This record gives sequence, C-alpha cells and structure tokens, in this order.
Amino acid sequence: MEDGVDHLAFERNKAQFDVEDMKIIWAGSRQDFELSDRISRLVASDPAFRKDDRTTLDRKELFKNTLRKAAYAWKRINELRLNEQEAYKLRSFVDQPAFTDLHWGMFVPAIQGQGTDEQQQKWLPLAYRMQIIGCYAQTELGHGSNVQGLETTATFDPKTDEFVIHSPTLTSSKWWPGGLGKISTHAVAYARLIIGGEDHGVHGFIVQLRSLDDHLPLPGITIGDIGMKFGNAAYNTMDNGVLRFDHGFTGYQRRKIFCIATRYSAVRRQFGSHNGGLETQVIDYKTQQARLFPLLASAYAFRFVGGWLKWLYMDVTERLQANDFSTLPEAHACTAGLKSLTTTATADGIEECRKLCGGHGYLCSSGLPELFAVYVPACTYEGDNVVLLLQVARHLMKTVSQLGSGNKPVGTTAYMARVEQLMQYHSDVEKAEDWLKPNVVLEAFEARASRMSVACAQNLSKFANPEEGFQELAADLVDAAVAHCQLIVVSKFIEKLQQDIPGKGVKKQLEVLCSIYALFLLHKHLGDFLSTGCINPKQGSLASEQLRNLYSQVRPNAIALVDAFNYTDHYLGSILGRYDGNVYPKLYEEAWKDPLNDSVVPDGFKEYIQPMLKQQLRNARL
Ligand SMILES: Cc1cc2nc3c(=O)[nH]c(=O)nc-3n(C[C@H](O)[C@H](O)[C@H](O)COP(=O)(O)OP(=O)(O)OC[C@H]3O[C@@H](n4cnc5c(N)ncnc54)[C@H](O)[C@@H]3O)c2cc1C
Repeated sequence: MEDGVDHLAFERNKAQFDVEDMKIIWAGSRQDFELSDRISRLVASDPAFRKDDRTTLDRKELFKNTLRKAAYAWKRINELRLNEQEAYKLRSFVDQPAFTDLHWGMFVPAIQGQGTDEQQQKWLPLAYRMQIIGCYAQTELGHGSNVQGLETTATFDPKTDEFVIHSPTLTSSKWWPGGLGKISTHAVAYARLIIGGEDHGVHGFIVQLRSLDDHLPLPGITIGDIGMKFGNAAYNTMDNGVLRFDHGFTGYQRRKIFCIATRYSAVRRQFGSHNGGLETQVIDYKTQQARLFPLLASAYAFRFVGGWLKWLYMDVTERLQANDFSTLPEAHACTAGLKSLTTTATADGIEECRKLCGGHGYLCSSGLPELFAVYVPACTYEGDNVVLLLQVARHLMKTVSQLGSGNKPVGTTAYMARVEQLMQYHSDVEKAEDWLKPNVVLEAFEARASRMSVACAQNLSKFANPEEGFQELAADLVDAAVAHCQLIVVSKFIEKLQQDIPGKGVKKQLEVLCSIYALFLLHKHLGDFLSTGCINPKQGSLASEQLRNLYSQVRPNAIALVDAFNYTDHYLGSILGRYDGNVYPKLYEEAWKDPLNDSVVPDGFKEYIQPMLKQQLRNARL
C-alpha cells in the first residue's frame, strides 16, 4: 500500500449517488456545509491542534496540552474575528473536551436563561470576553438525578444582604462539574435557598470560586479535581471537580465510529481467496453488513431528528415568549426521550464498531477506545438515560389518562388521538416489498407504541397507590417510552423524505437507509410487535427478508455514504478510518511512536528480568 493513493477509489466509483450533493443534505444547507468544511480544514491544517499523541501523555501533560489548545483556539477565534457559530465549530473540530465546553455550553446559557437583567449585565460581558471562566455546578456526591435532593444551602443573611453558601455534609460536596476542578473562576452553583429558616427549594447562584489575580480558591472554599476517569486521554482532558463551601459568600461523535468501521471494513480482507487472488473484503460478509448497515442508517436517522429538534426548540422558545406553555410538557418529554434513545444507541454502537474492526479496533490508534471513553458518559450526564425515559413514561401515562377528556394530544403524541383505531390495527403486509411503504411502517410503529402505553396504563390502574404502581411497573414503562421515542425517529426520517431532496440519486439512498433503520428496529424488537399483535410471525420474517435486500442495495454506496459526513482525517483521529484507506503502513509506523519503543531494552530489564533469566531473583532487590 503506497502513500498518496486512494485505496478506496474502487469503492467510491461504485456509488450510485452524488456524494457532493449528499454532503449538502447531511450538513443541512450549502451554507452550513461551507462553514463546517472551511473551519474543519482550518483546524486540521494547524499543527498546534495535533492530537495523535494524546493517549501517550500522562494526566498532567495532557491537561496542560488541553489548556494550551484552549488558549490557542481562543486566540485564533479573536484573530480571525470568528462569529459565534464559527467559534463553536472551531472548538468542536479541535475535538478535545475542555473547560471551555462548560463555559460556553452551560455557564453562559445558564446566565442567559435564568439570570436576572442585573446579573446578565454584570456577568455576561465578562464571560463573553473570557475574563471570567465558569462552570455548571449542580451534581453532588450524594445526589445527581434527584436534583430536589441536593443538600448545598444558600442562606440569605439580611444583615449583610448576602447569600451564605454552605456544604453541610460530605455528600453535599459538588462532584463532577466539568471545568470546576482546576480552572473555573466562577460557577453557577445550585443550592437550597433558605430565607428566615424556611427552605424555598433548589435555585442557581453565581458564585466566585477563585481569585482573578492568583487563581487561589477564595476563603472557605475547598476545591480540586476528582481524579482519573475511564480510558487514556479521553475525558481526562477535563478537570471534573469537587467543591465544598464553608460559608463562602456569593453574589451543557457518534458518526465518527460508523465512518471508521465502514471504511476499515472495506479495507480489511479475511479468507475467500481463490487461486491466489484477493481475499474477501469483510464488508461483503452478510453478518458484517447486518451489524454495520443499521448503525450507518441510524447515523442518518439521528442527523435528521436532530435537525427537527432544533426546530422544536425554536418553536417552544417562541411560544414561551408569547406565554403559551401548551406544548412545553410534550417538548420536554420529546427532548428527554431522544437524548436517552440516541446516546444509548450510540454508546452501544461504538462497542459494536470496535468489534467490527476486530483486534485493531482495540488499539488506541484506531481512535475507537478514546471515542468510547469520551462518549459513554453521555448516557449519564445531562440526565441519566433511564431516569429520562421514566419522565417520558410519566408524560405518556398522563396523555393516555386524558384521552377521553377532550384534551387532544399534541406534537409527537398526536397519534394517540387515534388510539381506538390503533388498538384494532393488524398489519396487511403480504410480501416483503410491502415493508418499503412508509405508511405501512409508520402504522406498525404507532400501533406498537400506543398498545404498549395503553397496556401500562391499564396495569397501573390496578394499583390503589399510583406511585407504587409506577415503581413496580417501571421496566415496562421504560419499554413503552423507548417504543414511543423510536416512533418519533422513524416518523421524522419519513417526514424528511416527503420533502424535496435535490441531488443525483440522493433521495433513493435516503429511502434505503430509512427502511433499514425502521426494519432493523422492528427485527430487534420483534417481541414487542408480535406480543402486541400488530404483526404476525410471517410478517416478521418478511421484514427480515426485506432487510437483507436492503443491505445488498446499500453495499455499493457504503463508503460514499460515510464520505458524505465530510470529516477530515484530523477530526476522525483514526488510522483505521483514513480517507485513503492506507491502513497497514500507518499502523506499523504508529506503533514505533509509543514511548515504550524509545529504547530497545526496556527500563526495568536489569533489575527484574535479567535476574529472573539468570536465576538470580533470590538476591535481587525487588
Ligand atoms: C463525564 C461527566 C461529566 C459531568 N459533568 C457535570 C457538570 O458539568 N455539572 C454537573 O452538575 N454534573 C455533571 N455530571 C454529573 C451528571 O449530571 C450526573 O452523574 C447525572 O445526572 C446522573 O446522576 P448520578 O450520577 O447521581 O446517577 P444516579 O442517579 O445515582 O444513578 C445511578 C443508577 O440509579 C438509577 N436511578 C436513579 N434514579 C432512579 C429512579 N428514579 N428510577 C429508576 N432508576 C433510577 C439510574 O438509572 C442509574 O442506573 C457529569 C457526569 C459525568 C459522568
């Protein structure tokens, strides 16, 4: 394999659609594509942003390296006069979790969203210029999901007109906030508001943590990093912190893996050589396709539901401004459920992709171990995924209970209004191709979701105490919530396909991917569809037959479909996923860069190994 050669060119020539057109669809618009393309190339071409040495650095070196990159990124953002959107893209393509993520993603939005006018005027200009650096300090050692259980207190002192923030117990120590451990000068800290001895529940307070001159913690504040986390490098670039107040005073990557696993599956060959010819590309094994292509389809499905979520957010914001709260509970359930569904599927998908890449997927140079370690906590932070699904289930139970009351279900629960019809539904699929009809798929998903919700509601009604019933039936409720959320993703993919989609062959590919996504879910959750009586066993096997046909259709397009993500090799950070497919020489080259290969004879040989070989361990100093 030579350098400068596109080893995947034969794969790219097979594509039945125009990959440049798909890049635009993937990005959302030509403008979004051009922006991402420009900024990702800017980052990739700047040696200051190199990241291939990350897994070999010790924690202190890694952390300092993160600080340097964050400072350099901010310098470039100012020098190039990047706007907010460009700056956000630049930080994303630097691709190294840092305190700045929390500053811009949680601290600033918390002040914008929850601060008073006075607080906004005081703190936002400083935060925008990074003259103060902030974090979001909510979780405590004793409580994460249960926000109402937080123990930190903020007691109003009328004599000084100040809030006294205090950590009364060990378990009240703030624990986990990113950027808190070593860097943040300020925090939006959540504490119980106590006025005149009365507890007014949990509120956010802007608290200064460190001196703006010498960075030392302010009096009464004990602060530090919570220690090493999962994996090498990975999230260890972040100073997740611990904080205790002793009466101190006060005043917010999944597609990479699919790209890596798809490209490598086309490069990797095992068995099947005839008369000394080439062996079989592992991507041509049907088992590889059945594991890989649903993941590829999910990347597109989640991309489109993500675009729709943006719209939902804007819609709810506009309504709130007009004092219209009618869609808020449904929008909350929707965002909570989709966060849970997509992060769980992606975390599981990363491990599947590692296995799809065989042994080499276990090497840090594959990029997969680091991606795994960085990504998996997303199932926990910003709301534990099971806790979030239980919130969705509560909303679904409320929706079902109100069905007869004239309270019409809105948005993504609107299908529930047809519950009587959906309870009578029996799929009319007779042949495998029937499963390609969007309405056939949609109705089956609607019937399954509504029947699972109705069954839960019926079982709940058997309990004298509804809360006891909710606890007892929690696992079934979570399954019902998952069914509802999967319906949302499938329906939004289908809606996207009803729009005008320009570009040669693009729409056809998206139709194939949409069918794969939906039929794979149906295959995986066949038990749900059968036990609720939405489909019969024969129709289940017709869906599996159609799925196999669809895998054959996507096969020639697989490489082009991941090329459409338009990732630079820098951003992808994986030898297995290289655009040019030149995997083996680069893996070999990379191995020699490991610090263990700095010397031919390893440190420790003389003291420990030589005495063993020479049968002199008895006298050795161990
Ligand atoms: C990498 C990382 C970064 C983070 N960054 C921040 C940050 O910047 N700021 C911040 O404030 N916090 C941060 N956190 C904390 C994060 O928000 C919490 O970890 C999260 O909210 C989950 O809470 P927990 O850890 O208490 O889990 P727990 O709630 O203790 O969950 C433990 C188990 O109990 C289950 N469980 C909990 N409640 C229920 C229930 N009612 N019914 C059924 N099952 C239940 C959960 O499903 C889970 O299986 C971060 C965490 C991580 C891992």
